[in-house]
Amino acid sequence: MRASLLQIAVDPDETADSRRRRAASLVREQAGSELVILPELWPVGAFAYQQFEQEAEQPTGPTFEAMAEAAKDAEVWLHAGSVVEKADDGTLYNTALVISPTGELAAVYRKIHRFGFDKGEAVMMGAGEDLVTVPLPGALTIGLATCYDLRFPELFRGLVDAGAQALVIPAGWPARRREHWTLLARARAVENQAYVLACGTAGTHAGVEQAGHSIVVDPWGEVLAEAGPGEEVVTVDLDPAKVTTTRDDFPALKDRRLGLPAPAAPRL
Ligand SMILES: O=C(O)CCC(=O)C(=O)O
Repeated sequence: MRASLLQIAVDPDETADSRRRRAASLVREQAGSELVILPELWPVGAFAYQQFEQEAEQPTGPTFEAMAEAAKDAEVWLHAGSVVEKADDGTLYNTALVISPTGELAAVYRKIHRFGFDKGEAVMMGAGEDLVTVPLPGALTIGLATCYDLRFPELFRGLVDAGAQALVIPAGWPARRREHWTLLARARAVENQAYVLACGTAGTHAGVEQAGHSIVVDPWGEVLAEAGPGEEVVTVDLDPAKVTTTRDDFPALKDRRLGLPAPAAPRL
């Protein structure tokens, strides 16, 4: 199964429309891959909070329309990264879109862990509540997470329990915490015995330099490919059988001890 990660640059001197056109032609160039992945909030920029309201769209808005045509032309499954979604009640969400090779909206995932502590996304957006997996016919079942979610291992365990074999993580990860990005991507792969495909952005927007360094890790924790800091396409071949063989040969997931009692109160 061939997968391509499109580490697109997000800079303030390009409009969202122009970036959508550029992303669409990059997607079309990936004909022959089965899965193509874009990063988090690439139309607007993950840190361009001032533009969130103005660039908010429906899940079937301009980003979906452009990406659905491109996915259809290239005949690929497209994880189109995420967009600022405006729900019917006006709430904004950081929402990832998965599009089928026939151009249908196959799944949406609203980011569960919002980044920013007491500002930005954390105060401007609603939190998703639902774990989402998508079985790609004849290939792997992907589990969806976005950027800051990478820091929360329990989310990934939930995805694995729901059948995920590959964890797809679009991001707009800042350069100053790049070491965390690489370390956590490998940790999530090793502990879940799953492929990790983590696609970040390049460029600098809202003063935040992006890490790039999109990474693909196999279920044993080996790094199969890693981008540099600039705009780049990373293409890898994944072996769906490797998830099963890794889990069978080293069955650590079967040794989980769930439901242990809470620690007893300390005696004073
Ligand atoms: O956790 C981090 O260091 C970065 C998270 C982030 O930038 C995001 O979720 O948008």
